[in-house]
Amino acid sequence: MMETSPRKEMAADLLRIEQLEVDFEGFKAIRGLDFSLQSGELRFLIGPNGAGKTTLLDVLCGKVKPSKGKVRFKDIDLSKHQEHQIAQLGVGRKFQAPSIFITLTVQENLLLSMRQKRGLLSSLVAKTTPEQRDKMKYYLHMIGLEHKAKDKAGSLSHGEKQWLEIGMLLIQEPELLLLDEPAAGMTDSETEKTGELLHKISDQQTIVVVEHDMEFVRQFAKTVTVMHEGTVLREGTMQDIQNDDKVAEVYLGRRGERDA
Ligand SMILES: Nc1ncnc2c1ncn2[C@@H]1O[C@H](COP(=O)(O)OP(=O)(O)OP(=O)(O)O)[C@@H](O)[C@H]1O
Repeated sequence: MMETSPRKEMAADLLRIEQLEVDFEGFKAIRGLDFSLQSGELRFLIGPNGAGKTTLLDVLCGKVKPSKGKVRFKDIDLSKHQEHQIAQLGVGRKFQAPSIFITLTVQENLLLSMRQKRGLLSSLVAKTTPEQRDKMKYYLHMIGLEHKAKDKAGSLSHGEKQWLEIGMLLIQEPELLLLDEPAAGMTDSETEKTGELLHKISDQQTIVVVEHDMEFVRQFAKTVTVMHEGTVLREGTMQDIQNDDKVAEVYLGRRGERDA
């Protein structure tokens, strides 16, 4: 076994889930799941269809309430909070359905997201402070859309729209970012850029990515958690996971990945 450094041992978990259970009218989508994350991690969550990955993200953002177990984010019990409160506590979730305003520019979309507490109109007409301008520039650069700042969001490619959405989440500066298949439907070069973006983000924020594209996971994952039937089957580096027979049996093998 690898020795953990003293610094790592001392680092408190950003997220700690113990014996989580989610019950959908008698069907346990999550059963006895333990999971923890430290600040600054980029964690990929994989597993066969129905393993409970989306349900886990739903619990983390407060969309689904657990029937049992503990969910602690920075030592706050998330099960006692509503979805909007959890967002304010610093958990940002990107859903697959787009939530950008296509008739507004890239910049305006970011601005709206930054000034979320105001109404739509007052957000757009309010004067931008130098700090806000700097923040906007910073995130525009991060998502690689500086040159499209004044373009209508509706004119962006699929990949660019996804990055804009990620930017809209980032500009709210959540501590934990939850992404569901961020590279789905992207071209190869967009997929590559998305992987690089995830690494850039993880310099400052903690990210959990649910992903089906194994090539993407192989290329960009640091630590992978494999879920199966509502619980964690294995956790480790992609290499550990790829060499694990049980994982191959329930997941990789099923898709013929090992023979590829
Ligand atoms: N609202 C619900 N009511 C009843 N069953 C549900 C509900 N949501 C999810 N399930 C079931 O819970 C199980 C876990 O679903 P979940 O979507 O979390 O899996 P997943 O790992 O994200 O799968 P996929 O990779 O296919 O997206 C599945 O069997 C699913 O049918």
